Amino acid sequence: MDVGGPAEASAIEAYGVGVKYRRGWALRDCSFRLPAGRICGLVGPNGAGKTTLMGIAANLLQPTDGTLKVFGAAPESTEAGQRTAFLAQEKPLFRRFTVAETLRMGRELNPRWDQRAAENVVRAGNVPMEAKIGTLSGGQRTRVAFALAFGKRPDLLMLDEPMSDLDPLVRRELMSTLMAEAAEHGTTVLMSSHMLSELESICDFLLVVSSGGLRMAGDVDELRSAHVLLSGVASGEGNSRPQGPAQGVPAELAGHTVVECRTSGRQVNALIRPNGPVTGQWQAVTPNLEELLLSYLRCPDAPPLISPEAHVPGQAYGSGASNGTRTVAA
Ligand SMILES: Nc1ncnc2c1ncn2[C@@H]1O[C@H](COP(=O)(O)OP(=O)(O)OP(=O)(O)O)[C@@H](O)[C@H]1O
Repeated sequence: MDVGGPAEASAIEAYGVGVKYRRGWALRDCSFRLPAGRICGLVGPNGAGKTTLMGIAANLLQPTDGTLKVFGAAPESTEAGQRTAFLAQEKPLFRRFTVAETLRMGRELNPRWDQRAAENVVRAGNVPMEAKIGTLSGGQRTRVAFALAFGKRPDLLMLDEPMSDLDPLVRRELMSTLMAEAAEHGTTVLMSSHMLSELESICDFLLVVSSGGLRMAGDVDELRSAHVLLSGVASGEGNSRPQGPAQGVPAELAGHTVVECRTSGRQVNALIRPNGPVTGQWQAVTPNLEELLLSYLRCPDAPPLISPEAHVPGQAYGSGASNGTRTVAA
């Protein structure tokens, strides 16, 4: 069931989603919305819960708490299954099948199968159709797995660190195929990646997770422009809070949400979310995506920022205005 027109529809809605493994919680209380048609980067340190989150949407595991919907439907429904493709890190393929047999299997399993799209991906890499999967290189196998995912013609394509074994040229070529396909068909893409600089040119939406919690979510431009990167010399009038984790934050920045503050003597470099005009002699710029992400990854205790576009109804989203500042001495 689709909700509303394409602009308003949600590809994913998560309500208080939590997953507990035997070792503990891998995801905790995640509530967000990914609007349909967006290219979303899913970012977080190793073990943050990215694969777990995609696994729920792909119906590979059930949440312990909360619910998640894919285009308004439960992930286990036939409809959600047909509209979703998931390219996992390990890319399970039958080693004894040929490439052609692998694509034939895709065609038989998927009513929306697009043979031409799948074959184009394989042919662009000169992978022989009659070659057995077990004889292909790791990168060639990744290409076949991509072909299967594209051939399924999904409305939601989830990619879990999909390109780590590809050479830079192939990576670039497959990424541009992905972008062209997504633009032509309005596909929503959710892609986990540690390649922060690459995400800048691809993504228009962002989900950041850390230690199982959602740290940031929303439109990339909106999130970037909610922050200011400051550098300058502190006035030396003392710290806003002499004790605790905010120690070292200059007095001028009191009242703003300080995501990260690096000090070296009186030289200060800080990423803040301004809550009004910033006083003091600062060089101020809007951070690029990589700078923004690096600050949040370095400072997982920074107050979360979930933009209204990423809100789901009935969930509380704090303003995150002034608590949880963190200082890192350079
Ligand atoms: N099947 C499992 N059984 C027990 N614990 C698990 C299982 N799968 C994941 N975990 C744990 O859940 C947490 C989140 O793992 P997950 O694979 O979702 O992280 P990730 O963000 O995808 O990490 P990476 O960037 O390293 O791929 C980790 O602490 C991991 O050890």
